[in-house]
Amino acid sequence: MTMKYQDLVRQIEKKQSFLCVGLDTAVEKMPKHLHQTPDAIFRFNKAIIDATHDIAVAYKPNTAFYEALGVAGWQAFEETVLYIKSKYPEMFVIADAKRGDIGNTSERYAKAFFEQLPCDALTVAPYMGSDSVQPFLTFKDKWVILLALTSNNGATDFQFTGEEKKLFEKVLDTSKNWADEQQLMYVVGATQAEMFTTIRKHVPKSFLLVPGVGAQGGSLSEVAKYGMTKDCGLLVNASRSIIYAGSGHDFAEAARAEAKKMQQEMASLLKEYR
Ligand SMILES: O=c1ccn([C@@H]2O[C@H](COP(=O)(O)O)[C@@H](O)[C@H]2O)c(=O)[nH]1
Repeated sequence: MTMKYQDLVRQIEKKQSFLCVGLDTAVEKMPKHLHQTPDAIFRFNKAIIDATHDIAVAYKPNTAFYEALGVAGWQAFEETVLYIKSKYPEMFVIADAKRGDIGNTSERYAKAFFEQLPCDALTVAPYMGSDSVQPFLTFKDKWVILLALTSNNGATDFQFTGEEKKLFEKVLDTSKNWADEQQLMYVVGATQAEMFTTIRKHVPKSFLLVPGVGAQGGSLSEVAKYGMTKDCGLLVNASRSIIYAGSGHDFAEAARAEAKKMQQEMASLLKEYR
């Protein structure tokens, strides 16, 4: 099942949620009883997915957590993506890999996530310019999520530089010529809540993938207040605060409880700001 803009809007409406659960799975942070199992990462992810699929609209496995484990890690990544798309095809799957290279190489990255695997979206670093992003955009029903204003402190080093326009504003304005809001989204950190009004001046309709609530301390209500559109336009990600909410045999129930808290807040924010 491909996920178009309106499909995403429908899922948000149906579930009253714009929650993206980040699957940043690390063996040492998992409950101890899973450590010795050969497919520990996939088993952990499966339990989290089964416990949250009805209250989240997206999953975002960050490839670094899987690549760090070599072949076995990548296998767990593949199994996770395939499990989500076969059991819960309505879920939006974002591979957070922050790719982007010369066109010839970007084309291969695109094939890895969009042909070999049924990911719906891929995060892409835009700093090598249009020909580095273009190959991802040739996949018709797939999404590109460009880094715009990231959640980390180092975002000030480059993204806030520039005279008339800051670098992140240039990314937003220039990339609008490459594709529209039906295929392009942007990463904007929740820790940058005061910048959402500015962001919306540049991309009034685009979906924003917003990491940085939970463990990084960003405010969900501020993000919604300044960033929400009539179609919601937000996918707010939380990784560690959800998947490591519990450390015992009931870790999946604990993750669900944490996700449910966020979903309930999201339901009231959708009423207030849309
Ligand atoms: O600006 C960015 C871009 C990406 N991320 C990623 O999102 C998650 C956040 O995890 P938490 O545990 O909820 O802090 C993680 O995969 C980051 O690599 C980001 O945080 N900020």
